[in-house]
Amino acid sequence: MQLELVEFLYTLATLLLFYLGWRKQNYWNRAGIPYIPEIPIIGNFGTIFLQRHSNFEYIEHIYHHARTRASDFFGVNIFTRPALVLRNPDLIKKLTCTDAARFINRQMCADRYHDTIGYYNLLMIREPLWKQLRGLLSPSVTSAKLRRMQSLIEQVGADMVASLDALPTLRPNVRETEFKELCARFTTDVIASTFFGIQANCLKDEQSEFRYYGRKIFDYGPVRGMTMASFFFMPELVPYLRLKLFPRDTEAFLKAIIEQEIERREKTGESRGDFIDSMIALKNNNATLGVKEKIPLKGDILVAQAATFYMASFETTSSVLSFALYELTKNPHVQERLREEIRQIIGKYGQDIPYEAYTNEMPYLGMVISETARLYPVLPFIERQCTLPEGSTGYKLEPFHDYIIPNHMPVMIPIYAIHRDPKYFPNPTLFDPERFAKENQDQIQPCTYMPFGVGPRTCLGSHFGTLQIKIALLKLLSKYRIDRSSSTPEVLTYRKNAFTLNSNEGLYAELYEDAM
Ligand code: HEM
Repeated sequence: MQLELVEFLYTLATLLLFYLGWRKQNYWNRAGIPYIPEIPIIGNFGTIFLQRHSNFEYIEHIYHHARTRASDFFGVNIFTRPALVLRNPDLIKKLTCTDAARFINRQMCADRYHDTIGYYNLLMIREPLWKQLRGLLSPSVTSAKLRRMQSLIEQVGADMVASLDALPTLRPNVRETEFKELCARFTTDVIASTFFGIQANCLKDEQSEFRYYGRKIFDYGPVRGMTMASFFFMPELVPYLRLKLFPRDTEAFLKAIIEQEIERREKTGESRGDFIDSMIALKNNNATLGVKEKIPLKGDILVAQAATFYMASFETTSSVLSFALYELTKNPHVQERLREEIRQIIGKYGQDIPYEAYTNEMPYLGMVISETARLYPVLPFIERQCTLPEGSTGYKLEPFHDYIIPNHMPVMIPIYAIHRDPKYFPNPTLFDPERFAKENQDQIQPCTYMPFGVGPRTCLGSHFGTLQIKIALLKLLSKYRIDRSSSTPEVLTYRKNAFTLNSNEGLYAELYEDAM
């Protein structure tokens, strides 16, 4: 009898869930908006959540779906919650730039009460705290600050080349390396040195703690993969499941490192003008967040800023750098032209290359990086949440459509698919830096190229990331010519369990000593 009751309740609950799921899916039907039909309850993204597809490939699939490809935007369901995917660049501009105030928050969110470090940081924080925090952190990445970091990045670049020099030779003056790991070690050493004043030694020491804990943030096993997916797809469950943005041991490591460095500088009075100094200044100036609440910027909230810069910095930059090296391996004519530009700069300045030469005098280097970031954007999509003032009934999409976006609806911008749409970038899978030549730039429509995001919530570290990539490419290519090895993959497939773009294949190449 008891068993029958359980079975009955189970069936009832399942039917109820399916009914609710069907109603949500029917939402788009009722609203007259093109949508991608999916399994009730699970919605459209279950396949990503369960790691059956790479989220990049899936986003591209729904973007080009027969039901949606002619529309300015379309509906999907994130589990049972309806969300909007924008296709039209003018519409993207309207929401993320013109009316940015209504779409400044992200949908993803950490747990405010159990995950201070995951919540009180620029990636996750919501208005009105976001604007204040962005204002407090922006001075850490001004061009004056980058100028001061340049020599530190160049030192890490020299360490990277030294680590290649130390590899065993396959033939005289020929070595082989794998770029993903090399670049991750480079960018981790850079962030540790420039922001925290710490020698992480990832390039010198295979067992470096910084690399070990950094890898844990982005190395997704099934549990970590689902945890990260939950921040995007099920933010309301995050507090109940007590999920944390950083793995616990990584958080403890970063907390210890950052607190020790702050304490050491406070004791010794040492000042390097870097990020840690800025954090100490915020604390000493009694900086606070919030209008009514006044949350002091100290303790874990300071650690949160440093930890997030670490997280947002190294994997993104290393991803673009390693794909650039991969494309240079496959496109010798592009590599030769780039090496020629570098040869001329070294001929002019020797090893003391001024900051301005990186920003103004190497146009082809910039074009190669821009094209890499188009073809291999770090994120599949960026997202916002519609956040309206109290009493507002919704956000009107006029003149595009008479649909009204309800408050709190997530809005997704599929940058990977837009970057590879032949309508905006003809022959999109071709690696062609000429697209970004000065004379071609006016052919790029606004809001079709968004590797660093778009609008006021765009990436805070774009110039810092780009400078690192420029220095790394210059250092490496001024010593080595790179070429295919027997292990260089011809075609890349993407990891299903990673949120940032990451290939299943190792990016191998042979390095030919050919110093300038
Ligand atoms: C090539 C390297 C990089 C790429 C491709 C990249 C890409 C992105 C993207 C796509 C976003 C989301 C923007 C949006 O939602 O509109 C973002 C946000 C962010 N990035 Fe980067 N990033 C890179 C390097 C860095 C570096 C080096 C740092 C730190 C120093 C950094 C710090 C941040 C922060 C703090 C945010 C959140 C900004 C906010 O919400 O106000 N990024 N990045």
